[in-house]
Amino acid sequence: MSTITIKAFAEQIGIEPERLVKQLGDAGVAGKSVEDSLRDEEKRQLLEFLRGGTAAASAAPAGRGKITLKKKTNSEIQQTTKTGMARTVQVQTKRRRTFVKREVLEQEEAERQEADRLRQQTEKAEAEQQRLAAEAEAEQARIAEEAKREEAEKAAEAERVAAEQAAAEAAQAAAKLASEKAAEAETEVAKVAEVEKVVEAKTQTVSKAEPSADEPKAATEPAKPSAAEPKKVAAEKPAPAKVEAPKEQPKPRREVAMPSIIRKASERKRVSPIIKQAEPKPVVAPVATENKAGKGKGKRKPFAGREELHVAGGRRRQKGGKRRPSNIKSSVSDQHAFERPVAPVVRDVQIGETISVSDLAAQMSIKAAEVVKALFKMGTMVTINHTLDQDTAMLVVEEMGHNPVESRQSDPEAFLSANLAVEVDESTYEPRCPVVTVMGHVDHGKTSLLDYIRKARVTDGEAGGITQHIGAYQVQTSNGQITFLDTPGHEAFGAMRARGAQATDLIILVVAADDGVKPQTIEAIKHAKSANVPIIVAINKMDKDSADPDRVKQELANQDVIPESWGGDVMMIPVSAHTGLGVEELLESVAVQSELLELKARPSGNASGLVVEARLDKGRGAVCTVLVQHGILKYGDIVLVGQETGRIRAMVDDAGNTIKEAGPSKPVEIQGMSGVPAAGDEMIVVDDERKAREAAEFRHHKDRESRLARQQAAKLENMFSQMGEGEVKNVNVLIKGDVQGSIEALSESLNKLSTDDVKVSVVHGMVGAINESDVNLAMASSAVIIGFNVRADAQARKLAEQEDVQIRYYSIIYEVIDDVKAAMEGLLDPEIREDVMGHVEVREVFKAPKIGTIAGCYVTEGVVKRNAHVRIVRDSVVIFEGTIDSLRRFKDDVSEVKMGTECGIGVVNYSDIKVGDQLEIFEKTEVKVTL
Ligand SMILES: Nc1nc2c(ncn2[C@@H]2O[C@H](COP(=O)(O)OP(=O)(O)OP(=O)(O)O)[C@@H](O)[C@H]2O)c(=O)[nH]1
Repeated sequence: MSTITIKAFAEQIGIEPERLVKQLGDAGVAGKSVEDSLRDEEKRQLLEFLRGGTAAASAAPAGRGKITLKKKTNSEIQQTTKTGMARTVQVQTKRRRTFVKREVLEQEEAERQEADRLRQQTEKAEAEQQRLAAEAEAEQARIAEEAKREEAEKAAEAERVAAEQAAAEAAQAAAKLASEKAAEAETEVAKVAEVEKVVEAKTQTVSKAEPSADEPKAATEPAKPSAAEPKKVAAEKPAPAKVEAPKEQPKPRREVAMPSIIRKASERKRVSPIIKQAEPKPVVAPVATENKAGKGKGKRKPFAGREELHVAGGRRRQKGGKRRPSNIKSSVSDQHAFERPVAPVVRDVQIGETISVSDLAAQMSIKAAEVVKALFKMGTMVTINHTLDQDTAMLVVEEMGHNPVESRQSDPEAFLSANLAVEVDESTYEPRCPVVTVMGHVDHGKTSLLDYIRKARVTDGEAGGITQHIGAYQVQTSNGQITFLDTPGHEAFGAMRARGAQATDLIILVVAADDGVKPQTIEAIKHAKSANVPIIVAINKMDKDSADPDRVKQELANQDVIPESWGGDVMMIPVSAHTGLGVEELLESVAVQSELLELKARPSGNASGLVVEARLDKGRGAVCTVLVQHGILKYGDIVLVGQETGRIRAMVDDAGNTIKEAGPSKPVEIQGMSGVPAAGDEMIVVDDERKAREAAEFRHHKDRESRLARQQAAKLENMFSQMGEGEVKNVNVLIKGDVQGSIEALSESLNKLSTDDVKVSVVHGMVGAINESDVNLAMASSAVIIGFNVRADAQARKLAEQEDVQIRYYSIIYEVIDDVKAAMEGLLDPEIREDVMGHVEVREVFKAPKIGTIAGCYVTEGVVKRNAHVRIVRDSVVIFEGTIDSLRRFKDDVSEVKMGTECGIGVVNYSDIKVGDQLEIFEKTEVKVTL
């Protein structure tokens, strides 16, 4: 029986406990307090009381919690019938209203919400369950998949093992066959021996039937086990054991067992002699005979026919060139067959600054024709051998779905440095002989001195004393060998230096004792100093009475070349090229000086060197004299010389002997170049002809670019404008003028322009036309050439144009000063630029009464235009400047005359034209200089 306190019950049913006590009292359960307990019957009593209580208020606490009110209303409706009689209708309206207790509603709402919450929770739980189930399913599938894959791998492994076993079996079969054959052969031999013995026995009429029958048995017996053994092993042992089996074979048979399906032909060749050796000598012949009989051909190897079957792949490989072993199919096993790729293969294609179409195709593993086609579609027509620039190559690679990788790897220069990497280790270098250049003023005796040395040293041992002129030669002295560069000293030296090459270790400066220091002597000193090459002075013509060596020394000292005897560092040796006086001492000095220089070179490996001179020979093509500087130059080497390549087809030394090799400091003349390189160009031997060609092309390209860059840098206006950016602090000027006085005045004025920030230095100043040597010097020292009332000769003009050395012509000193000053201050604008368009030679002069003087001319260069500006140059000096008045060809007035044709030229206000005058035709344009 359950009891509950009134208070608790009141709480349960949601009314005040006091009210409940009162109600209980009303129901007959009296004397109860709030804390008293309530029994079940008391509860029932209360319930009954409440039910039987007020009819209207049926709101028992445990009931439905609602009250329904019913209401009846009676009313009458007055109506008129059809017949017109009045009628009254009684109407009763019943209304019922239900009031529901608020707590009940709230409870219901709470229940509903609870139910909703529960439902949502249930739904969530279900979803989670489903997700977990799905995951579990996926995991299961993955595991299953993995298991499947593993199974497949196992199967593949098993197949592989099976294949190997098959191969081993095949090999064993071969071994067995070989041994069978060997056995057969031996049997055969035995039979032959038997027959022979029988015959012998018969002829000797001695009854030896017994031993002759036994002997073959003995001979065949050792062979039998070798034939039977592998057979037995193959039959009895399970597959893996068979792989081991060949080890148990005797040596020759193991050699046979080894060839797998990919055995090389060379290996096969190796096998046969071993077998031949292993077998008793007489066996060979019968086997060969048997083979001949059995196969009808191939009398060579006992099992050559069978072996072919196994090495089919190897054969194909030989034929097809570089086929990878994985592509080789064998008749024994097909398990290693080619598998078609399932997705497109995207390759990384390394592209250097240039790449050939064929290389590009090779890297993408496609045919070159495909690349050509793709390029064609992109609007570029190329051939397989074409070299593409990096940008184009990148585009085409992308177009073809591969991944272009910009790389320096295929940069030909990078390749070349890799090619030369061997020479880095200088500790392996060995001493080499010095390379000497002889320089000096005209007629001071350079040739005579060299001739004396050469005759005395070289031609002595040669029949007739004929030496080949190759621009350089070696002489043997008591102090070792010396290599002389026998080129027109200044030009060659200048040209080499202008290219950054340094062939010479020493300069012998020849100064005539009777003539002293002259312009070219000074030029040579400047060259030597700027190249930092030591000088040895040979004071020549000492046999002459007028010889004055002290004067020479004094003059040299004025040029900052101080003799040792005066406390300086320059050796000065008095010599005579005629008498040979002092020549020995001179050579000794060379030896001493070169010892101080510690000249060393790499004694082996690919050669590198310099071009001393080069020319185009009608019969022999490009011929060049190179000075080997490192390594050994060999006949047949592939060389890269400047922008030319080739294979050495002929090599001769200075004595005209054909040689096969040349080491360091040796001058040789080589043939085989694709073109004529320039003096001073570097020569290197490369291993790969194609790479050499690529590098040559690359250099050509680079050269063009750097020329363009130089064009900008070497101009006076740019030089000064760069100065503003703090790049140029030195402005070098080379002056050539008509008289010494103006050169001195100009040099002095220009030197005075130097400030703390900018130094103007005159690198060279001399009287005379601007020549090639000046251009080279200007190139080497990044100088601007100023021609003061003088002009450049044709070669110099050509070289200056080629190398973009700026030549500016002036005739008034203060204009030069003004230009340089203005440029220094950054005010060099606008500039009137003169573009020379042609050169004309005056060959005849006519005087026409009405027209004036007409020069009959020949256009040697460029064109002549009517109304163009003209300068009249006589003996390299400008004598007049004006404009062209008339231009005629035969009797017609023309507007233009081209190179190689004759014409008549009249100059405005000038009639003193003479035969031999040069006319420089030019245009003036105003150029705004941007700084
Ligand atoms: N007396 C004398 N005459 C010499 C000597 N050396 C050279 N000569 C003469 O000087 C002249 C010029 O000599 P070269 O050897 O041609 O002078 P170079 O410097 O080679 O001249 P270029 O090739 O024109 O630059 C010749 O007539 C020689 O005979 C010498 O030691 N003594």
